[in-house]
Amino acid sequence: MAPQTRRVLKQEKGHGAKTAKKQSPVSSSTVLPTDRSAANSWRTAIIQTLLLSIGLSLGLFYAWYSGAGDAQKVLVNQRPPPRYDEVAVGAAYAVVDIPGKGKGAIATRNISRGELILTEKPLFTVPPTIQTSPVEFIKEKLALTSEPQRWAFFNLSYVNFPKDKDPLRDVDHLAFAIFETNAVRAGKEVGVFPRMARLNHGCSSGFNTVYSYRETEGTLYIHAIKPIAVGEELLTTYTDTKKPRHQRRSFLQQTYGFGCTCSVCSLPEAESKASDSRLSAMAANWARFAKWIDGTINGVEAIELVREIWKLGDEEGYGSERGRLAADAVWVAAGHSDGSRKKDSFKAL
Ligand SMILES: C[S@@+](CC[C@H](N)C(=O)[O-])C[C@H]1O[C@@H](n2cnc3c(N)ncnc32)[C@H](O)[C@@H]1O
Repeated sequence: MAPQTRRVLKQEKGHGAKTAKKQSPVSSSTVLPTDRSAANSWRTAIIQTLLLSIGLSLGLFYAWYSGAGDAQKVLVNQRPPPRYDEVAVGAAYAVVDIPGKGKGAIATRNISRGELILTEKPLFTVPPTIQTSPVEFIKEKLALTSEPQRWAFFNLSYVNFPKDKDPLRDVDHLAFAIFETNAVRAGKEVGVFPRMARLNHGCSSGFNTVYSYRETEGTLYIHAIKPIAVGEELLTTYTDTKKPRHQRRSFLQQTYGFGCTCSVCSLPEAESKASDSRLSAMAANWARFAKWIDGTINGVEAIELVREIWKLGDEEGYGSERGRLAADAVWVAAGHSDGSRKKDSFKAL
């Protein structure tokens, strides 16, 4: 900026001096010098105005840049975005750009297994099935949110936007695509949690956080299920990750628009097959374990299945669902302790 201004001034001076020299022989008239000086004062006035405008603009820019938002309002007649912190104050992670993934959450310090990472209320929730148009439904839900909440919502990523529409014009469809990409189960409903929504996906042993929704509080909790080192990405899972690799990948591609390259999906073929068979065995064991409730299997077998699922989980590095598994095992044990089922299950524990 400064060198350019100096060059303009030099050109102007040079041009004026040349003109004066050329015209001096025409001499005698008293008019010419007066005209010239008038032209010169015009030039001076223009230059001064220019300099003043530049100075004023710089001043206004500085005022805006240094936080005095009013200048921005005056200059571009646009309000600054409403404040919505993407990450809670004091959080153990930061939201950053991650190549090939959009944004994601990176640990800013070591996080212990079991540590609470985030609690969050939904912007809104919707029932899993509705009678009216889903696009209209989301529009109505959004209308009930505050301006900062809408700002947070429209800042989220989206995939699968209809090809025949323009996201800048079809805002209602944009909102629906954002909802589809980011909404998660919230008890009996489905909700949008803008902070949680920044977590990317990992399969079986690849994810290190789990979320649970406490319906009575209307709050989502995210816990670490593994120790997470500073600099590591916080990952959750978007699908039933006990499915084989090709099924997981095709679901993720269709629903979330990415080809999964997580640590599990990137395993060499033989290791991937071994992982898939562990995961299938876990799924089959879970399904059989569920039969205890109708008496198809006895307590001993139920507890054996719990042990087997646990062991497979250790081998796979899959630590999710263990709280549920342990709680279910206690139910089985309790069920047999009152004599209504065979007591031998208690010993098996
Ligand atoms: C709920 S958002 C997660 C946060 C998102 N990355 C962002 O920028 O806000 C889901 C989207 O993130 C991207 N994503 C999530 N996990 C990914 C992964 N493992 N690899 C590549 N992209 C991923 C996909 O575009 C997906 O549709």
